[in-house]
Amino acid sequence: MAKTFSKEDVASHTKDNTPWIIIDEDVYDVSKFQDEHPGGKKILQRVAGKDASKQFWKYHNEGILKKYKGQLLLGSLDTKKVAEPAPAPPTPAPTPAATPSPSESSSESSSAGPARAEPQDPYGDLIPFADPSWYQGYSSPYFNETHAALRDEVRQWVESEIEPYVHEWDEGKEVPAHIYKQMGERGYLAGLLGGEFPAEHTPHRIKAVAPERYDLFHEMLLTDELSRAGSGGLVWNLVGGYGIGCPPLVKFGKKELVDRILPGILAGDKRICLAITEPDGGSDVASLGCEAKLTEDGKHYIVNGEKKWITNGIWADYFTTAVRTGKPGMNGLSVLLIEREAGGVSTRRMDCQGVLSSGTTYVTFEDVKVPVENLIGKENQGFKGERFPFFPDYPYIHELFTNLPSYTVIMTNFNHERIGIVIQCVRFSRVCYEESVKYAHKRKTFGKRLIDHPVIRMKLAHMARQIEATYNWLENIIFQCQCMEETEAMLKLGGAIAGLKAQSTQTFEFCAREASQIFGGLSYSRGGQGGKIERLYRDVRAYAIPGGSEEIMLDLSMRQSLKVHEMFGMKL
Ligand code: HEM
Repeated sequence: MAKTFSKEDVASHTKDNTPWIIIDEDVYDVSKFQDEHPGGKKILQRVAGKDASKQFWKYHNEGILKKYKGQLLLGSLDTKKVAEPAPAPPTPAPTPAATPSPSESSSESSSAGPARAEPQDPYGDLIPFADPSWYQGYSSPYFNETHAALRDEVRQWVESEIEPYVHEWDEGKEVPAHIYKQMGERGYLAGLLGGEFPAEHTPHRIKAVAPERYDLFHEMLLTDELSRAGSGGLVWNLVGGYGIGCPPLVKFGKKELVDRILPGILAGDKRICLAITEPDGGSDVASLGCEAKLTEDGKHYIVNGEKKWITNGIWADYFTTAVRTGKPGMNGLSVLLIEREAGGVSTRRMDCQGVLSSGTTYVTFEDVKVPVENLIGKENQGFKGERFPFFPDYPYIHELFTNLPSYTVIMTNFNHERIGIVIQCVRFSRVCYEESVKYAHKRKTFGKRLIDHPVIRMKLAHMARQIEATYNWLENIIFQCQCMEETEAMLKLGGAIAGLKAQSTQTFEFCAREASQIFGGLSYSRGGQGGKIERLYRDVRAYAIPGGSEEIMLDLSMRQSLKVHEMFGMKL
C-alpha cells in the first residue's frame, strides 16, 4: 500500500531538513533533486513543507510529473481520496454501427444502406478537436471496439515509455534500441506494411487486435497515436525507414529473399531503409545515377554510387535501393536490396534542421557485390514497366492503365508513404492545438487568461477547422483504399492523396506557427512547457519537402485527377 502523510508531517520537512513538497495531494521528496532543478534550488526551498501545486502547474506540464514520479514520489496526503477504480472496458458487443469495418461488411449489408452508428465510450482528455471526434462520444462508421482497444494500448505505451523522454532523445539524436525492439515484439512493425497483417512471417501479434480483423484503420491509428509524442524524429526513427523500405520487399521481392530476411525485420532485430534520392536528384527520379553492373557470370551486380537524405540509413542493415541497370531515363532503373554486411557500404549522419532523432544519412556504395536474387521486381522496371493487365471487365479502368504510365515497385510505394506523412501531420497539428488550448487556460496576460482573449480563440478556431477538414478527408481516403484493390487505389486515389499531402503539411505548418505565437518565448527555447511546439516547428520542413514537395503534390493532384476523370467520362 502507498504511504500516507499528514500535512504536519510534510510541514516538518523544510529547507533545512530534507525538503518535501505537496503537488496535487501527493508528497515529493526534493532533497536530492533540488541542486539539479532547472528552475533553481531556492525556488523549491521557498515552498518546502508546503502545498506547491499552484506554483508547479504554472511552470510545468504533466510530462514532468510522469518523468520524475518514480524518483521523487514518497506517497500521498492522508486526506487524499482514493481514486474510483476505472470502469471495466466496454464489452466488445458488435453493434451494427461500431462494428463492420469496410472490409468486413458484405455487399448485401451495404446495399441495405448505412446502419445507424452508435458512438463509443468517450476516451482521452475530451478537449474539442484535440482528438478525432469518434474518441469523444461522436459516431463513426469506420471504427469498432478493436480500434478502440488498439488506441488505448498504443497510447498507454507512448505516454509511459516514450513521451517523457522524447526531448532527451531528440537532443541526443537517437532513440534507444529497446524501443525499436518493442515495436517488433508488440507486432507494430508487422502492422505497418499497408495491407494485411503478415502473420505467416512473424510470431509477434498486436495484443488488441487479431490478424484477421486487422485493417487500414488500425494501421492509421498506430501511426496517429505514435505521433502524439510530438516528435517527427521519433516517428521517423521507428517507422520512417521501415514504412517505405519494407513494403517493396514484401510485395515484389523473391520468396527466398523475403523468407530469409523479413522475420528478422518484423521482430525489430534488423533495420531496413529506402535509398532513392541522390545528391543530384530528388523528385526527378529519372535522373538517378547510382550504377549497378551485372558481372560477366550474371550472378551479381556491382553497385557504385551515392544516396542522400536517407532516413534511418545510419542504423540500417538493408537498403532498398534504386539503381541504374540500363539506359538513361525512367526505363533503365531497377530496385536492389543491398545488405550492409556485403561490404563497401558507408553511412554518415547528416546534420539537419529537424527530425533530429530520425538518423538522416549520406550513403556511399563502393563496389558492393549484390546477388541477382536481391533484385526486387524486374530489371529496368523499378519505376516504369509492363502495363498492368488488371480489370479486363472494366473497359474504362483497363484503358486508363494502358494510357497512363504504368507504375511499378517504387511508384506503388508512394501512396503508402504519403498517407503516412498525412497521418503524422494531422496529429502533429492536433498536438500544437492541444498544447495551445491547455496553455491558454493557465497563462494570464493583462489580467485575463489567454483563452479569454478573442484573438487567441480566433487562432485556435483556425487551427481546429483546418485539422478537422484534413482529418475527415484522410478518413475518406483510408476508406477508399480499403474498398479498392491496391493497383486501382494507386491510380484512382493518387491525385487526391497528393492533394491531401499538401493540405496536411500546410495545416501542420500553420498550426506550428500559431501555437508558437501563443506560447511566445516558451516555444523559442528548447525543452520545457513549449518544448513540443519548438521541436515540431523545426520538423515542419521534413514533411513539406520529402515524399513529394508541396508544389509537385498540388500540381500532380490536378494532373492525375483530371486524367483519371477524363477516362471516367468527365464532361466539360
Ligand atoms: C516534483 C517537483 C518538481 C520537478 C520534478 C521539477 C522539474 C523541473 C524541470 C525538469 C524543469 C525544466 C523545464 C521543463 O522541462 O519544464 C523545471 C523548471 C522550472 N521549475 Fe520545476 N520542478 C518541480 C517543482 C517546482 C516547483 C514547486 C516550482 C515553483 C515553486 C518550480 C519552478 C520551476 C521554474 C520557475 C522553472 C523554470 C521554468 C522555465 O524555464 O520557464 N518547480 N522544473
